[in-house]
Amino acid sequence: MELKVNQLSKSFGTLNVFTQLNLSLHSGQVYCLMGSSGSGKTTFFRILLGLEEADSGSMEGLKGQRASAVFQENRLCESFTPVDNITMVIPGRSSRSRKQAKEELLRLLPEEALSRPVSTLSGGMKRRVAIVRALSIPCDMILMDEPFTGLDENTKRTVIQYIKKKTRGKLVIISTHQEEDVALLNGTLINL
Ligand SMILES: Nc1ncnc2c1ncn2[C@@H]1O[C@H](COP(=O)(O)OP(=O)(O)OP(=O)(O)O)[C@@H](O)[C@H]1O
Repeated sequence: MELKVNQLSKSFGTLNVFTQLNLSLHSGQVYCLMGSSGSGKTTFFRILLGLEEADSGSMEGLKGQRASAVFQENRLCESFTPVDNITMVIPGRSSRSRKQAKEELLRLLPEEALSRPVSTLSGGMKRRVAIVRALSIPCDMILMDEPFTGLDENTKRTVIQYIKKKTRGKLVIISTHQEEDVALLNGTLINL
């Protein structure tokens, strides 16, 4: 897919979050969205997902394309296990879905963590469940809002390898405050 953002502007009252933003984004690329706190990264994601409306400008290329997201908050079902959280988003929900959910989770989490309620997991473990969930949903575009929050350096590198493997050929936009993530993701920097 090709996503074109044309002259996009968004304000909240007197606060101009971004003005006349222009971007041309392509499948198969990872884009790293950087900008100071409050520069509008989450707002941009929300507009792409249709959760917020821009004041002016347009976007081309979204029609018929499926999106998946890691939000800034994990938005997991806390009383369910990681396996249940993933199984419920795998289309078809057959007995194979459960096995598949477990296999995916095991790439990023220890086995003992998979069958207890998400509410009992550490912050970094919950983050990894949210990432696995977003990557388990069939989609064309993946948006990740600061996905590496709460992850130590080694875990982050493992997660980045997993993201790269699972998003091949898709349009990926990841917001981050760490400049090193751009190189680790072989990403293209977008400064907001
Ligand atoms: N619904 C809203 N009403 C009023 N102001 C809002 C609303 N949503 C966001 N803002 C403001 O818009 C600005 C951009 O917020 P946003 O969350 O998009 O920034 P961000 O770049 O994602 O920040 P961070 O790096 O801290 O996550 C902020 O000043 C925020 O307070």
